[in-house]
Amino acid sequence: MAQTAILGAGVMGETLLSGLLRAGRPVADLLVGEKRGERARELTERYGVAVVSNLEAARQADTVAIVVKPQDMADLLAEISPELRPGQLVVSLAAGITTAYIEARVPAGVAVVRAMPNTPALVDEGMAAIAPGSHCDDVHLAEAESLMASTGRVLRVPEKQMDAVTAISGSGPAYIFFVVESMIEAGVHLGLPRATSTDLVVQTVVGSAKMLRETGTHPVVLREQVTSPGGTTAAALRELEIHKVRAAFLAAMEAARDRSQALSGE
Ligand SMILES: NC(=O)C1=CN([C@@H]2O[C@H](COP(=O)(O)OP(=O)(O)OC[C@H]3O[C@@H](n4cnc5c(N)ncnc54)[C@H](O)[C@@H]3O)[C@@H](O)[C@H]2O)C=CC1
Ligand SMILES: O=C(O)[C@@H]1CCC=N1
Repeated sequence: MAQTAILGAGVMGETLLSGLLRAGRPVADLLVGEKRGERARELTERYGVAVVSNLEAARQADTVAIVVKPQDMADLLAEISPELRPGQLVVSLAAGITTAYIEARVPAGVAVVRAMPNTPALVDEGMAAIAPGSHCDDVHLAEAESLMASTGRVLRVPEKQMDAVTAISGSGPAYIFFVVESMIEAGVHLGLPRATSTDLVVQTVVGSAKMLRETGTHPVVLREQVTSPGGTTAAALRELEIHKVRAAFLAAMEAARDRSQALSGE
């Protein structure tokens, strides 16, 4: 099978690496480029993967997945560009970095795909979106799709939607964990032992997510089923409305979208 290089093996790079291995990619078909020596050794010990220089990885691989922070993207592209060649595929998982930004920094004819995964990919429940750049054919897009599909679902979207995707599903797990953390803390305030509160909240979130996916019922309907007239849920939801939680979610996701848009310009 074709070689795939992962450049930048932090949280998301390791998530992609481990997902590809779980999905059955032979470790011999994978290469990692990672700046921090200690981290590189850790990955070789954990997965038996070869860690090589970025240049060597770019030279050997047919597909190069770039998983460094957006702020490190320009330096990395400048480093590997001499080894990139037309027909090769670069998949960027970096927030905010446009395909045009990458295409301007690599040789003409290199295919570029912008991808936005999320961390539930670690448990094969990821949600990723991909968007093609201007020299990307169907074969390249299918390869990027198969890369991301190793850890969950993948949607193809137009690139103009990618900043919104980043705000919703890319950052999304953090919002859910924030809600979970807040509910656990509330349980403790109500007198529950922390372990009991954690069990109650985690299973409630898992069960609610499963209902959403398996019934396909609109969340408003599911919420109404929980909300008895004059009952406990109505009392709680009224407080959430008074505290403008819905408006806060909208403002939060607009801020994430705006931050994503700004990253290509930095
Ligand atoms: N963490 C998340 O939930 C998500 C992250 N992303 C994107 O993934 C990218 C990486 O994010 P994280 O993994 O969270 O960051 P991280 O900081 O955990 O990992 C980045 C890794 O890149 C390495 N690195 C930096 N410059 C390098 C270079 N020139 N050559 C080789 N390695 C280099 C760093 O040593 C580090 O291990 C970012 O662009 C982020 O926007 C996308 C979706 C979700
Ligand atoms: O916070 C970030 O910038 C990255 C992108 C999406 C999730 N984490």
